[in-house]
Amino acid sequence: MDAVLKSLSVRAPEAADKRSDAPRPERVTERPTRQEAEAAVRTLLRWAGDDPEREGLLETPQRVVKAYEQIFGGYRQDADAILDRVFEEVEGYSDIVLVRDIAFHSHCEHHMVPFMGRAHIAYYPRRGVVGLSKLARVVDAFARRLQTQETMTAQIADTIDSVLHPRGVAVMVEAEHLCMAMRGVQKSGVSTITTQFTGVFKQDPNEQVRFLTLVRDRR
Ligand SMILES: Nc1nc2c(ncn2[C@@H]2O[C@H](COP(=O)(O)OP(=O)(O)OP(=O)(O)O)[C@@H](O)[C@H]2O)c(=O)[nH]1
Ligand SMILES: [Zn+2]
Repeated sequence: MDAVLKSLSVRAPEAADKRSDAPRPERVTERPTRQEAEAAVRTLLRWAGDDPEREGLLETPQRVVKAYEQIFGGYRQDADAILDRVFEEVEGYSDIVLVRDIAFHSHCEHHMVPFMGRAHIAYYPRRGVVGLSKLARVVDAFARRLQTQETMTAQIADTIDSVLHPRGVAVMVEAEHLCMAMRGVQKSGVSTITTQFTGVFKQDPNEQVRFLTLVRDRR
């Protein structure tokens, strides 16, 4: 455990950043037509050195554009709205709620190459709880956009914090970036860990330790 904590370098409250005060970037530009998007894919196929007119590639532009609708579907989602519904009948439960190992797939905004991994989310409810699946939906709403791991981590924490106003939110994301594995520096198996804390998790390093212990405890 000590080694884990050391490697994660649990931050003192004063060292924690102020991302949650920053405006949330929700930049959606005017979309090209489907035909324009498919033409762009044909251009990239030619750039890769292939022939978009050969039989195996004829329907590829349509497939790619359809796939983009799914893997970049987060731009069409309102992450705040996902957390609309709060269950208040929980007998006053107000201790930690931790949902860990939420698998996600995203794409880095630098190379548009996938990065994938797991997110762990904890919060201390103030007034009721949200459906557990909704936390996983918030992860997907941000993962299905062009991202950096840091931005995605901050956006998840910020959304839960600003919609639910809990006593604190902790988010940890662990991921492997294929842009580091299959191109460029070509290092496989490298994992990047990011964390973002608000409220009691930001103020109290013991709460960060509790969160990290629960994330790592596999008994
Ligand atoms: N901080 C951060 N960096 C990322 C993330 N995803 C990819 N990167 C990095 O983004 C950087 C882009 O660096 P550049 O020098 O502009 O681009 P590049 O020449 O393709 O860099 P190399 O990957 O080193 O070949 C690389 O170092 C990537 O590893 C991320 O989620 N967070
Ligand atoms: Zn990249």
